[in-house]
Amino acid sequence: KSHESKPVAWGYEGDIGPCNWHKYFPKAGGKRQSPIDIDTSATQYDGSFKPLRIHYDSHMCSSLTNNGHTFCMSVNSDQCNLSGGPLEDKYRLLQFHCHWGSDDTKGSEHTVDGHQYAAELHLVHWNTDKFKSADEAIEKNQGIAVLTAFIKAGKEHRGWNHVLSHFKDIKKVQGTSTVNEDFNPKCLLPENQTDYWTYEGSLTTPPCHESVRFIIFKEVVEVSSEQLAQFRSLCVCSSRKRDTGEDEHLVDNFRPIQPLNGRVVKASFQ
Ligand SMILES: CCCCCOc1ccc(S(N)(=O)=O)cc1
Ligand SMILES: [Zn+2]
Repeated sequence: KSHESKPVAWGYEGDIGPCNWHKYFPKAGGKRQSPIDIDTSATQYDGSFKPLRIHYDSHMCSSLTNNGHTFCMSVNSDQCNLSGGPLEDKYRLLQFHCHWGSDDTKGSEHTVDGHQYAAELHLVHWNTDKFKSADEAIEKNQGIAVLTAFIKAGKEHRGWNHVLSHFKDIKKVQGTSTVNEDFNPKCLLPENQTDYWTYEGSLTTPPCHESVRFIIFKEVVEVSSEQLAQFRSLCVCSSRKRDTGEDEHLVDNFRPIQPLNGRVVKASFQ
């Protein structure tokens, strides 16, 4: 009888925080970890990239969950595909989620010349040419491609309201809400989809598999401060109460930047 190992608790602060992840998740101490700082003076222009091809349909029914680490919109459409750019294969959208801070001055995982943004959107895709399932691809080199957009406080973003309107249903951990309306996650990306940085890294949360090609758009997306505050309305654990009896809110769910270890960040633009 195979005894499934008990899931190990991890988080973003204290003993279970990022500095100790490697004790139970050894890959967290690897040589190609994410996130990283993008030093724009050291990026290398690569003129060989073909145009990025992002084809999402909006008739995908999906479900929104609070997994205790972020909100996750899982997508089950075989029509949401990504290819081109630095990618050799075709990738299918699996889910998208974000990382954010406790205020508008921090929250993104990657930084640009040391600047941290208020939040960061990750659209997670798996390689359907090389692997038979996302579970297989998630731990293999070239298995995962993550489209990434930085988010800053500014004008309201109407597209995000289609996601935020479901947050009241997922305030508590393991809350789930089904999203059926016509929503195309492409609306969450910046207008300019030709200028991006790309490098090879890892999942930014345990088990930190070194399977990810990051594609990070240069143009920053604006959402309002009120919309950012709605990200922070999610609760971490329904059971765990602060001594004030208040629920603990899910904030600062970003991993610190990791050593580049000689990796070169490529740029699609000069
Ligand atoms: C073996 C099960 C793995 C489940 C976790 O999957 C992940 C974790 C992190 C990312 S992220 N922040 O790097 O986009 C994407 C997907
Ligand atoms: Zn992420």
